[in-house]
Amino acid sequence: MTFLEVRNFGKSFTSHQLGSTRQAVENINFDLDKGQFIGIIGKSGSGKSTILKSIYRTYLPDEGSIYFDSKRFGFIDLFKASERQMIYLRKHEIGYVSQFLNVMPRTTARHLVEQALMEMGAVKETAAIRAEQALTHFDLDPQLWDTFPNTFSGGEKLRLNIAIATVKEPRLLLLDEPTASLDQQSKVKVREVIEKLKASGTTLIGIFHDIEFMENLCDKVFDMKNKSCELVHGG
Ligand SMILES: Nc1ncnc2c1ncn2[C@@H]1O[C@H](COP(=O)(O)OP(=O)(O)OP(=O)(O)O)[C@@H](O)[C@H]1O
Repeated sequence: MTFLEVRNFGKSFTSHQLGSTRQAVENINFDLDKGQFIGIIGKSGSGKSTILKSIYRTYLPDEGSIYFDSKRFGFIDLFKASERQMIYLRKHEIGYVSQFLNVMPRTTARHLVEQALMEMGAVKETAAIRAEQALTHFDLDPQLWDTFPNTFSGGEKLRLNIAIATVKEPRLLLLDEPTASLDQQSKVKVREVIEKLKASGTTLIGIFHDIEFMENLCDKVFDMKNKSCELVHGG
């Protein structure tokens, strides 16, 4: 059964400064089965992030629908979901990782990961153990665990971001260039976690500029240029 259905999706932005509206993306269609990984490729400004942000409802979409097979709400059109439903889905079912850290201020790295685990129902002791495992896996220096991440380097923020999103083992994970500022070794770690999540049934949508990184991971590639989806062999 289809897990995610993007139908005739479009989004435009209005500039109050210019007093005009610009169509950022239009007529996007693709499907995903549970456990599949789709990579989105296309030139800068073609609307890749806009698609992900609209699925996560950071942006309010204005055309089409995105049906998501939610454990809690059944097959739900994310564009019509209430704000309350979206808050639940972001907490429990849909994860989003970007290059930017957007977390509660004055909260330590350790606490952020623990909190993510407790939101998923882990008790404090289990959350504490699993948080340390995740921070270790993503090579975050233990000296940083009890500090606030606002002063972390770009790569450190990103690794923490990935740790927070992946410990929750979301049903759908949106990856908006999660390897952008990572070195080769960290990319390998991200890859390992993506493979693990995929094997456990997580459905993923990812934007990567590093096409090589994407190649053997994806089942499908959606090309913004011709708005077509192709199956990838060996994904
Ligand atoms: N919040 C916003 N307000 C106004 N315009 C926006 C907004 N977000 C995106 N856009 C515009 O929508 C278009 C698509 O942007 P988007 O970030 O989705 O592209 P992208 O393909 O992800 O680009 P890149 O690869 O450079 O990250 C761009 O022209 C961008 O300027």
